[in-house]
Amino acid sequence: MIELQDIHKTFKRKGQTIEALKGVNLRVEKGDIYGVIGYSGAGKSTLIRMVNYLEQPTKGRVLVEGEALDQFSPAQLRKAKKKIGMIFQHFNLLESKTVYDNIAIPLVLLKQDKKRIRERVTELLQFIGLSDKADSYPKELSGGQKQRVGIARALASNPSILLCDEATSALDPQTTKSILDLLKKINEQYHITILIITHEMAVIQQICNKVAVMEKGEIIEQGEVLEVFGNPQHPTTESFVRTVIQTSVPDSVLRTLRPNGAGRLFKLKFVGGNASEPIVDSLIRKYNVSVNILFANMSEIQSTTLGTLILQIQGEDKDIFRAAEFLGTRGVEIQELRDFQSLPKAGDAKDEVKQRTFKEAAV
Ligand SMILES: Nc1ncnc2c1ncn2[C@@H]1O[C@H](COP(=O)(O)OP(=O)(O)OP(=O)(O)O)[C@@H](O)[C@H]1O
Repeated sequence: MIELQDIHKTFKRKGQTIEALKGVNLRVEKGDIYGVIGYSGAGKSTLIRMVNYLEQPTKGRVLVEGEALDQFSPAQLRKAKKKIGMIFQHFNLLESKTVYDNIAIPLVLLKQDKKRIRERVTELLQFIGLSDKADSYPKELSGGQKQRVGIARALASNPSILLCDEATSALDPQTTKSILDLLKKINEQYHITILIITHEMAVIQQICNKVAVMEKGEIIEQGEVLEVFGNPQHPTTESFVRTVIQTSVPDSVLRTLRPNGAGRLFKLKFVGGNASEPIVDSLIRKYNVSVNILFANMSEIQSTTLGTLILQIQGEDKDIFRAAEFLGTRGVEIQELRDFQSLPKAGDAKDEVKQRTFKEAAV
């Protein structure tokens, strides 16, 4: 659907060369809501602007629906761009035009007749829930309403792709949620593929099925959202994940712990169905161990539960390891933490853990 192949982009400014993109490869499939996240200056805007050719790559290729944009004549490019709508952080509405006229702009440019324009704009106003604002001007609207108008304008020419450039960054959390819900509806109802750039992991968590993490012009990690959130590989990805999922033990809990050398510490990670199984209960009943839950957190991503649990298991080592082995058979990812000091704390780059073959230890 959208393919970026080895994209490089260099800007020259005041005798300086800025490498905004350094060999980016990205593949967005039809129906994806693909999120690209990164800190300021990572190259996100430059990347998204490549897709509708607002920027051209210094090197590399952009393919949209299998066709390379650099092979197109200007007329073909104009036609290809019709398939791509875009929304912006600051909405980019024309202040001197009404809501109705703003939404109609792409259709007027396509020289559609007035009746067709009226039908389409009326339909879109209904879809975004602003039928009563048709004659209002942008300055009379809230930020969320302005973004709804921006979305309707982007959808006017029936695109198959919607690009979102920090579309919710200027909005409060509640309005952000309603705009993200609207984007999800657009994806599901109109089968529009969505590419979002953002610096907020909550946006990715709420609606994306895939994510790429950018840093200094490169994609440092990418994949299914559930996979990346559940098992981040790069420290930058991990710090983004930690903005929405708490996998660390709060200081208030750490302060109350009384390390006495008894028992062992384990960090458990659950994904999906096994999150609802009463495994701690089974553990106590099946094995001769006692269990102290030090920390628990559940998050929902892509309608799937992702859980983190830190347990102190006490008993004889052989029973503890049998219990740990049992957890492994329940589809729970389990790691032994060396001691209380190595409990993951907020700000740690990576949990310091000791891997163990529980099967061997349990014998
Ligand atoms: N037109 C331009 N001329 C010169 N340098 C540019 C231009 N556009 C972007 N850059 C530089 O390229 C790098 C990447 O910028 P880009 O805007 O793509 O990052 P970003 O991740 O979108 O950041 P932000 O979230 O702050 O917008 C930055 O160093 C930026 O200064």
